[in-house]
Formats: sequence, structure tokens, C-alpha cells
Amino acid sequence: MCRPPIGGHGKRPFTTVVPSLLGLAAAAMLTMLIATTNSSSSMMGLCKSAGCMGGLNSKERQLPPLPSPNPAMLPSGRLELLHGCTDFRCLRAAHALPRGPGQAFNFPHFFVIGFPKCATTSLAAYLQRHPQAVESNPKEPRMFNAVGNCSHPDSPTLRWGCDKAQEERYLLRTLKRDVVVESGLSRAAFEASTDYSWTPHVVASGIRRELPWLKLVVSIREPISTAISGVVHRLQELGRPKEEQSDWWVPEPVDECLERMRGGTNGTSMADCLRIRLGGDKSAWFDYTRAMAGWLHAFPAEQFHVLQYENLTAPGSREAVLADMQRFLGLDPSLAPRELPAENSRKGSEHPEGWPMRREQYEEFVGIATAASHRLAEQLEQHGLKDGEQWLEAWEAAWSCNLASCDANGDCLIQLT
Ligand SMILES: Nc1ncnc2c1ncn2[C@@H]1O[C@H](COP(=O)(O)OS(=O)(=O)O)[C@@H](OP(=O)(O)O)[C@H]1O
Repeated sequence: MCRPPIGGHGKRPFTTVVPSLLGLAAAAMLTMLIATTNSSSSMMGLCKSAGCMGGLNSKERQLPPLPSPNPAMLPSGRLELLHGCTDFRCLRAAHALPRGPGQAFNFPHFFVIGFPKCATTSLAAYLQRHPQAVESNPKEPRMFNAVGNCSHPDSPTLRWGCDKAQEERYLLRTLKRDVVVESGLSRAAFEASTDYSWTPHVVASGIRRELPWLKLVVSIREPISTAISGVVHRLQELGRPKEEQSDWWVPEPVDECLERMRGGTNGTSMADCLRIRLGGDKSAWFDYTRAMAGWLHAFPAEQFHVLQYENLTAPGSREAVLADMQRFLGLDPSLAPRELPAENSRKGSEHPEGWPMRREQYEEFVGIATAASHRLAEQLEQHGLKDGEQWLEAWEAAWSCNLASCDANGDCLIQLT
């Protein structure tokens, strides 16, 4: 294999009986806190457009400032408010209240935002087995870029806001609010809609506006391997009967090439199909930097944990990488499952010996990937997330390793990281 060298919280039962007086005080506080959180998000520059006024009419905007709350009337904390929350506004109000003892996590606590084909399913499965974590159902709810009707992807200046019924469904069913509340916030809810990573920047700012405390986990793989992994997935999907194809399936120009490849038509190679898949602006597919820029604009760097796929999956470094990630998330690594699963794996069964490719073809891809990878390494370093040089070493080693497989005629076998 052409792999580069790679340098308890106890559960607290939640008392559901909130005295009615406290309930009233909580409701009053909720109103005040909602007002506070709304104004603070616009102050943070997250909501610059007029549409971001959240639908307030002019009369509501003229309301006098709310009086300061009487501390004696404060609800005892965020848990009591969260207990009844069915929308994001309420969550923000609850998170503005102090945490109680043992309440280790926010709700939701973190997202695995990408990238597709970078072992995110394995990562989610691993985290799901952690006793302090609560995985969403489904793993990829796609609330913010599809299901929740939250955004206008074509125009970041248009008003952002998710459908209220979908918010309720998302919090209660998808993110399992009651499980988390009953744990006394000693468990961390998460979801892993990995195509959030490639969505327009408005999605990142929208998520930040709704859930500003979120921690974000991102796994990034050597770009040529990621792209080939995507093509192989498509190739397999094409081989399935139409009625069994995934619901995300949309025909693409590359399909014809893949059909020829599948049919064994002479001369149709992975490189041909990959080139078509990458399209006119080939570098866009390798350009993690552009996608990350939107996220890094929306969220502070401290809220990200970036994993390099090659480190995450290498037997020598995997354990330490996973432990680091758990510490970042506030999960106890000593409670972690033993193994990182190997979900969605195709490279072990599809051309495990490597994809035949001409040297000049692979060099062309490496040329594009190199420029994009340098930009990414620089970006990660600038934000204090990674050592750029070390990052590049792992990928350059993979490229060299593959080029070393080429014979005197220039025929190579390209293995995925
Ligand atoms: N533990 C472990 N070690 C090494 N490699 C692993 C592991 N877990 C997942 N993978 C590889 O990750 C690829 C699938 O990534 P994703 O789950 O993110 O794909 S998806 O976007 O959700 O479809 C897929 O890559 P390919 O096989 O090249 O397609 C998996 O093999």
C-alpha cells in the first residue's frame, strides 16, 4: 500500500417537575434572553443584512429596553430552559444561562462537517459508541442545507431562518433533546452532515447564527484520493438497479465515461473519468481552502478541530489523533471505543493494487493538487490549526510514493491514501 509515513461524568437524573413560579420566571427570562442573544449576534457581525432583523415589525423594533432581570427570579440554569426548547432561539437563550454542576456539554455540542470521503462515517460511528456522545438520527440530517429550508443559497443577503416545524423536529427527534436533557447535559449531541463543508458560505454563517457555541470537526484527505474515492462510489452506484440508487443521485456528465469504464471499453481509464468529473475548473474539486474560508469566517478558529485523514487512519497515529479530538470535544478518551471502524470502504475491494494511470496523467493531477494543498496548508497554519509544513509532508509523500510505482514506460499504479 502506498501509504506515506506519518510523522466520566456520571449521569444525573433530570427532575422534570419545575415549580410553576420558576416556570413563569423562566418564561420571562427567556423573552429577555432571546432579545439579548438576537442583538448580540448582529453585533458580532453575523447578521449584517436588513433581512436579518428576524421578521421584527417596526413597532416591535421601537420597544423600550427590557429591564434587568432580578437575580432572585432567575431560573436555576440552562437545563430547565432546554427542557422545553423546540427552536434555536430558545437554545440560544438557554445557553446564555450559567451551566449547573456536571453539565459538561452544550446542546447540540458539535458537528462533524466534512469532508465527504474522508472517513467521516467511521468517525461518526466511533463517536456514537462513546458513552458520553449522542449521535443524531440520521447521521446526516442535512438540516441547514436542505431539510430545514433555512437559507437562500444563491444570495447571502437574503434572510436566513429555518422552518420552525423542522427546527422542532430536528431538536427533538434528530438530535434527541430529551436524551441529552435527561442526562443532565452530561452527554454531547452531534450530527455529521458532511456536505455542509462544501455548501455556500451562507450555510456556515447561518449555523453560527443559530448555534454559535458549536465545536466543529473536519477531516481532510489528500485531494486526488478523495476525488478518486468519489468517482469509485459513483461507479458502484451506477452498477445498481435504478430503484436502489441513493436518494442523492443526480446524473452527471461523468456517468457516460463511467459506464464505458464499467463495460470494460478499451482505453477508458480512471484518469479519463476523473478528468471529466473534475470539470473545467479542475482545481475547484481540490480546493478545500475555499470551502474552509467560509467556515473560518463564520466561526472562531478555536472552535475547529482539523484532522488529517492520513493521520487519523494510520495505525501508528490513530489512537493519539482520536484522543486529541476527544479532549477537544470534552469527551473522556478513557471511555472511548477501542477501534476506529472502517465504514464505506471501497479501496480495499476496488483495485486494491492501485488504479492504472500514465505518469503524465498523474503528474497533471498532482500539479493541480499541489497548488491547492499549499493554499490549504497556509490557511490552516495562519489560523493556528495545523503546522503547514507537516501537513504537506504527508500528502507529498503519497504523491512521491505513487510516482515511484511508475515503470520505465510511464505506467503507474495509483493507490489511495
Ligand atoms: N478506519 C479507516 N481507515 C482507513 N480508511 C477509512 C477508514 N474508515 C473509512 N475510511 C475510508 O474513508 C472513505 C469513506 O469516507 P466517508 O465515510 O467520509 O464517505 S462519505 O462521504 O460518507 O460517503 C472510504 O475511502 P475509499 O475506500 O477510498 O472510498 C473509506 O475506505
